[in-house]
Amino acid sequence: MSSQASPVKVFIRIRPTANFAHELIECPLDQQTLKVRSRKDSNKGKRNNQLSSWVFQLNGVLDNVSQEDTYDRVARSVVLGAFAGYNGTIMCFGQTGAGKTYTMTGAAETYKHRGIIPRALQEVFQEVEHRADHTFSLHLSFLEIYNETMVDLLSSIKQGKSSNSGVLTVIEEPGGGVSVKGLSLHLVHNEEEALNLLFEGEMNRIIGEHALNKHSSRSHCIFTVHIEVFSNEILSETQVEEVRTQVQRYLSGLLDEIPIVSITQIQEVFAQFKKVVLEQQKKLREQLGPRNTRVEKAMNTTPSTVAEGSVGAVGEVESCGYGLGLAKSSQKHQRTVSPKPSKARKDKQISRKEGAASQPPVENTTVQAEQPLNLSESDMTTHEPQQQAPEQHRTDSPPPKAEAFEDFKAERGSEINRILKENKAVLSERTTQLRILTDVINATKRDLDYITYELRQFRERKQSQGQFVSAEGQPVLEEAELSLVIQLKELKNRYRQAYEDFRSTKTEVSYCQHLVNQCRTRLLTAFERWYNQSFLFPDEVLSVLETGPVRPGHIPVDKALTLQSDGLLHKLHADSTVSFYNAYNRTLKRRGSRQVSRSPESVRGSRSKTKLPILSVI
Ligand SMILES: Nc1ncnc2c1ncn2[C@@H]1O[C@H](COP(=O)(O)OP(=O)(O)OP(=O)(O)O)[C@@H](O)[C@H]1O
Repeated sequence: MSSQASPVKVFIRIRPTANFAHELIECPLDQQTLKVRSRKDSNKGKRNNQLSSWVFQLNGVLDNVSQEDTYDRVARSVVLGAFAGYNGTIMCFGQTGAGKTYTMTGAAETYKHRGIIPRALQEVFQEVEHRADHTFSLHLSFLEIYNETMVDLLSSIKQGKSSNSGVLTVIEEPGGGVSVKGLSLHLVHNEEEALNLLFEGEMNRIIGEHALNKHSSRSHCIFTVHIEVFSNEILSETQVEEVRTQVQRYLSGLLDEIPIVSITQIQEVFAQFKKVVLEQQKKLREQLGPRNTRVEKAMNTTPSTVAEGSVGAVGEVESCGYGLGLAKSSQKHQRTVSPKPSKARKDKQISRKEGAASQPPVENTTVQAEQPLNLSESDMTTHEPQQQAPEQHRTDSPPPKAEAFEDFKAERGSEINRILKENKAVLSERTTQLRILTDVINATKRDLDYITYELRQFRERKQSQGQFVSAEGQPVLEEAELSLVIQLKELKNRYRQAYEDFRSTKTEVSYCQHLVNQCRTRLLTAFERWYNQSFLFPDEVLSVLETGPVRPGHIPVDKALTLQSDGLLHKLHADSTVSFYNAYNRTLKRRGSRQVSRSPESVRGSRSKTKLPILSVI
């Protein structure tokens, strides 16, 4: 924000209508002026001095302007200003139906028509990404004010930090400005999390609208992005705590990835991981006691085995700081599976998988990990396909899943299975390539270390004997030394090239692995769906499924909710339907609890008049 710029900018946005009152409202081409005329009151006679036209000078008149341009012209500078240290507010007001929601939030169903807030959130996270030398901490809050009553629209979200339990009070900050004590602040790590909170808050308003007084009006909303920035060196206690929380959420599956913010943050992430591992090891040791020394041994040997294969292997040319390496096949976990196990054994395998989870590679251990009940594609063993489709012999006792899976792969799932096999083949080929490259890199690194050592020895010897200098006084390289220097240079180039290839091949391997996983999931999902439809779902549900994709209304809601509680709904055909019923169920529950918990005074109105999103920097 330049110092000359006015701290307040005013824009008018005109909502497109079929019959625009051109005779009364005029927007000149400069896009900064608005002329408004009113019809003279004919009852006042000929000498009528009534003012009948006004001209307004504004920062912009947004007539027939897209959402994107509106954001660029109105909001972008405010968002970027926040990163330069300026608090900013984008305030929107107008009469009912004027387009406040459309402008601020946008049409939720179309990405193109999203409003200022989602775009601002996107920009905020893009900026955060660009400023890798800083550590950012972003929190969101969403407040609604109705009839002088404040409501925390995000109070339903757990894990928010709030200075007070439920009671909201406006307080004056010591340094100026006001804030709402008790309003929950929610840490967000990425755009998606932030959008979830926005939509959650919006939904909470909408619930109020339907459940409560339809005739009341005038509610105001304040959506705030609190940005904290720390500059490249020592993490504060709060930041360390934040990283710890992130790591825990990541490990428990609540967070998909930990965004990289700075080197210091990465180091702290590793430190936190190490802490978790050490704690787990300690716990395990305590749990296992002396009778499972083999597990302990395995736990202790694994890191050193990795280190053995990696230290002094792939890594930086000059430094000995880090290394990468592929585990030798002999070091990998081996599963012994006979090509065609007996049916009894297969059943046993399945029941073990479904019931008790896989066993660690140690004997007599009592350690059990929690495992999902899904069958894994690799656990399904080969079996002669049956000619008859399983749904044609729907019986009371469904066939073993492993058998049915083989049938499925040979028939209905043959296409996905084929793609899966293809992807696996590519993956295997790339993995081999990666292994070869790793060997090349490791061999080159060994040569590099050797030549570096030789050169150092040579120079030390030369140092002790005295330096040869040219007539100009420059140090002179001997032939043997020159040869070593050239070799070193070539090896470094070879190493760099191989390392580049290694990195790109590694990316390809990850990508292929992703494809394989995706195909495997698709195959298993399709199989589960088919198996459930063929053998498990009640006829009542099947008759609905036969009419095509399930849509809301096909199955009575209460029936669907019963199915869901039985765990069957997840097996239904259409994912969208599951989402619908889940959302419906959640909304019902939340509405029910709201009706119980909220007093009539806290009832909010149906139509909002003013929305006040704020971007503020602390
Ligand atoms: N610039 C625009 N372009 C296209 N459609 C618009 C525009 N502005 C508003 N609308 C449409 O007009 C209707 C009313 O807009 P909106 O709900 O945003 O009004 P509002 O000011 O938030 O109303 P209220 O105060 O009653 O909540 C919506 O259907 C919206 O999609």
